[in-house]
Amino acid sequence: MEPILKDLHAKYGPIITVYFGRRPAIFVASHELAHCALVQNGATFADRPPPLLSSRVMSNNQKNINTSYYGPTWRLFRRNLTAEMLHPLRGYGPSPSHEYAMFSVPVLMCFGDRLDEKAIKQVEDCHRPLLLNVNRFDVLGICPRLGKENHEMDDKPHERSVAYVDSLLNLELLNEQEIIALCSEFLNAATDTTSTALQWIMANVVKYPGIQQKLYQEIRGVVEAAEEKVDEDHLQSMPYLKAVVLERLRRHPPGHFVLPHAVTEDFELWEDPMEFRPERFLSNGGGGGTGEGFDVTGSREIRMIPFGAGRRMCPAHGLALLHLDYFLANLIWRFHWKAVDEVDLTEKLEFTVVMKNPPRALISPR
Ligand code: HEM
Repeated sequence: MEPILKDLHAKYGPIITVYFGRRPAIFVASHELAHCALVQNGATFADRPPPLLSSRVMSNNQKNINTSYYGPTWRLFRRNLTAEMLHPLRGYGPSPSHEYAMFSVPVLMCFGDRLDEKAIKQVEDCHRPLLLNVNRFDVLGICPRLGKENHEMDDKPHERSVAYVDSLLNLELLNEQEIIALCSEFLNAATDTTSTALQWIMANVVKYPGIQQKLYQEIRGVVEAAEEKVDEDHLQSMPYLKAVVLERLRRHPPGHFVLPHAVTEDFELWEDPMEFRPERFLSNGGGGGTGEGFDVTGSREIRMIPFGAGRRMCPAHGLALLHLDYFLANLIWRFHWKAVDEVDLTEKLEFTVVMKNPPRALISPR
């Protein structure tokens, strides 16, 4: 759809209606209109359309967060997930064995003496390995979808997944199918998005050595030289690191669309849009005006929405950013990264926007 929509956008402007069978899909491609819909009129735009058959099966008949209608089921499931994510992340750093997995992004890192044929094969075979590097010292592969069953792993990183499953059991209104649907959503929503984001970040880091150097300098200014790892607390004093993560989300967002939204009632983005009616910009003037406080500078508007916006905004945006900051900081603190070939930043659309040619990097311990 994307190339077609781009053409239509160039021809007709930022609101495009396309019919899928008898169902209209309205695409909004403007910061102002997205803000007006998702934020200013959030409650009206918070519903989801009836799911397609495949999605109905996957979600166990809409018994998960992203497909459920805007109502009590959605609220219960979403609150539960949000509550689980408030647990601190401490202890999720690189473990001495250098193997670790976050609940959302199973990761395998093998170093030196732990390197064996089996481990290399696992990295190569896994679905789109995030990074694969072989040099004198190390193999480093960060693989989405590499589970405990494939490799011996520390139990600690699994605590969060276990906590989430426990929390679902505690809801006490779920049968096994419902728990499976929620766990599967949790893994699907979290895995590709976060691992792809990290891949793009590291690609830019190896492509632009100046950025890597600046990151390392910043980390050195915050972390004691003898420290093995960067802690979650350190991240608060690293504005450049956070800027690198945000810039990647701006330049190559994991998705070019948010999930489909449905309206709970008919809605016009401007009341009588073709009429010349200055009153709409006065308080209580109707049609979306906000009186003398109307924001024409763009400062209160949406600038980018990699996580969506409003009531259906990704409930894990804080956690996802924390994971990305945390991984980036530790990967830079421990290793120097160097491109093997020219890094190609061409995009390819899969479930998320992935790199058409995943980069290869040489790493060496600092
Ligand atoms: C870089 C990482 C991530 C990105 C870019 C991302 C992005 C998004 C986007 C664009 C949406 C749709 C918002 C909308 O419909 O308007 C969404 C929804 C969602 N995301 Fe994420 N996400 C990320 C990580 C995660 C993680 C780690 C989890 C789980 C722990 C997660 C769970 C969800 C769920 C459950 C929804 C559905 C929310 C609802 O319908 O109320 N996401 N995400």
